[in-house]
Amino acid sequence: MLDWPPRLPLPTVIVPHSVSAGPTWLATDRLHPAPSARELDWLNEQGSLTRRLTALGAGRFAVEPLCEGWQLLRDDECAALGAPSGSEGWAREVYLHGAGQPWVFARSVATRVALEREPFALAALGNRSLGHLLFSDPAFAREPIEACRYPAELLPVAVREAGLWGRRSLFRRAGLGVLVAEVFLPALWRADAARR
Ligand SMILES: C=C(O[C@@H]1C=C(C(=O)O)C=C[C@H]1O)C(=O)O
Repeated sequence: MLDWPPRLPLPTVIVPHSVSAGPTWLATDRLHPAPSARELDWLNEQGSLTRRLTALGAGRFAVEPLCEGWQLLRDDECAALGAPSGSEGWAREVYLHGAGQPWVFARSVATRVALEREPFALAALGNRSLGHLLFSDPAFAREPIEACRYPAELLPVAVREAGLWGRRSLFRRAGLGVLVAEVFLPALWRADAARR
C-alpha cells in the first residue's frame, strides 16, 4: 500500500531555553494574581533586609556565599542596569540565613564597566552583608522595588522550587549601579508565620 501522503516524522521542536532572558519584573502593585498582604509586606520592605531578618531570627543571621565571579549578566539584569545586553559583570550569590536556615537567596550584580569606573568592594565582601555597605553609605539611592515569581531554574538546586516570590531593586551611587535580587524561601514564610 502506498503511503501517501507520506507520514512525516513528528517535527522536533527545539524550544530554545534561554536563561539569559531572565524573569519579567513588575512593580509590586501590578502583580497578578496579587501577593497576600503578608507577602507584600516583605516584598515592599524599604529598609535593610539584613536588619529585618536579623530581628526575625532574634539575632541569628548569617550570610553564606554560594558563588561569586565575573559572568555575562542576564538580559533583565543588563536592562535594569542600563547596560548593553550581554554585558560582563560581577555576580554574587548568597543565602541569607536566619535562625540557622536559608531564608533568602540573593543575587547581586554590577557591570565590570561601572565597577572599574566607581570602585566598590562587592568582590571582597565574603560573608559580610552587602546590606551593611549599601545602607551605611548615604550616597546610595535606591530605585523602586520590582517583583516576580522567580524562575525555578535560576535558583540553587537545594532550594529549587517554582513560584517563589523574588524582588529586586537597583542601588545607585554616582556611575555605579548595584542590582540586588532577593528570593524569599519557604523557611522564611514559616518563620514569619510563627512570629505573628
Ligand atoms: C541589600 C541588602 O543586603 C543583603 C545582603 C546581601 C549580600 O550580602 O550579598 C544580599 C542581599 C541582601 O538582602 C539588605 O540587607 O537589604
